[in-house]
Amino acid sequence: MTTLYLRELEIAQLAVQRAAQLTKRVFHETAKGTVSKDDASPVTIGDFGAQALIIAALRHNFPADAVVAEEEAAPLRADPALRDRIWELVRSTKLEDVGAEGLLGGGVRDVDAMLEVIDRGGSKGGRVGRVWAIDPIDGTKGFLRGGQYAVCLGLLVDGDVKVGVLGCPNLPVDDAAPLTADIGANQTDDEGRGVLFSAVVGQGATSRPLGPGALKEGKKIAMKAVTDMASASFCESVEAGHSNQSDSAQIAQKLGITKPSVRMDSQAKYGSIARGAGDIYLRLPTSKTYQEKIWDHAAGDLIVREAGGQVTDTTGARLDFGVGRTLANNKGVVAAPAAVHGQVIKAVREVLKL
Ligand SMILES: Nc1ncnc2c1ncn2[C@@H]1O[C@H](COP(=O)(O)O)[C@@H](OP(=O)(O)O)[C@H]1O
Ligand SMILES: [Mg+2]
Ligand SMILES: [Mg+2]
Ligand SMILES: [Mg+2]
Repeated sequence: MTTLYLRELEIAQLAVQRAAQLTKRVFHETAKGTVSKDDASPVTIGDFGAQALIIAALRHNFPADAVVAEEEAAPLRADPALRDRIWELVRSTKLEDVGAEGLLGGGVRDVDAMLEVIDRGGSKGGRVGRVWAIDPIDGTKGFLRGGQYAVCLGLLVDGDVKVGVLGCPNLPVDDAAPLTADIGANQTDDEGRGVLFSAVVGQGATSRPLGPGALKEGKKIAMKAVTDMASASFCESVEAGHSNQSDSAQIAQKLGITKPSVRMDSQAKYGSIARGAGDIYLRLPTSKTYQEKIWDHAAGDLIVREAGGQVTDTTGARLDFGVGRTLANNKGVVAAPAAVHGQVIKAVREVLKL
């Protein structure tokens, strides 16, 4: 029982660790090679490079598995200078531990193979079989702003998340470090920063330092019990366009939450509440049409549930990862310690009139 998904977990952790080494290099560059996508959201050389390295590792180890990843190589095919900058990063990012690098299959052969591997993330997903969900940089806006971001990898089997790994280079290593108001801004990945959250279904959730050395055993993490709403706070997106802030203020009032929300980018929110540094993750729809993406939630969903939390949409339904690249059956996200999740959902439904 304990060996279930052990190999998937090890490869996922190393793949995320290696990809985060690449994103950290880009984080420290002023010119991040930002391109604007069709939906006007940004993508950087870090996103493309990290996606290439992760898919290469998965293809080496699990060639039959499908991959749903956020980015595609089209902008690089149209811009050779951008493509070459990314290739330089991909070519030169390796794990220090030679054995670990070997487990990942040692990177990408050449520039054409890099484009090809980036485009291997185009699976439609769905309810059947093994599907990896990749967000090479979640929180790209935070990454550009100097805030939080996460490298995210989840394994779905028949639509259920079985393995989840989140690399958060700018979060404190210390699980007990309180979430200060400035956690979303002016972050670094200096000494004492960089954490890797992991979970395997039925086996709990862990955290460990992200690198750069070989990965050590993780420590079990658990959510913090909310015994008094007056001392709790919401963890929410920095982006007002990603989560409705006026609805959240009304929900807070209903629940008796008086502390301001902790705002941070990316799935670092899931990791933060899973280890008890934060309390409740709220993501309230800002439009009737937006569909959440599976790569924005797969790893975090499992990590929080394995740490003693419940993760649902705003109606209280579990997130359904089996309907394609988006969470088409769900609206918004509410993640909270199991004991108070029902109470939070009740307030959410009243305010959103669901
Ligand atoms: N209108 C919208 N509502 C909710 N989420 C949105 C959104 N537009 C974009 N996003 C998603 O929000 C993610 C960031 O999450 P957060 O707001 O919690 O930091 C983005 O991931 P990327 O940064 O990987 O593109 C993007 O997929
Ligand atoms: Mg994006
Ligand atoms: Mg994302
Ligand atoms: Mg992304």
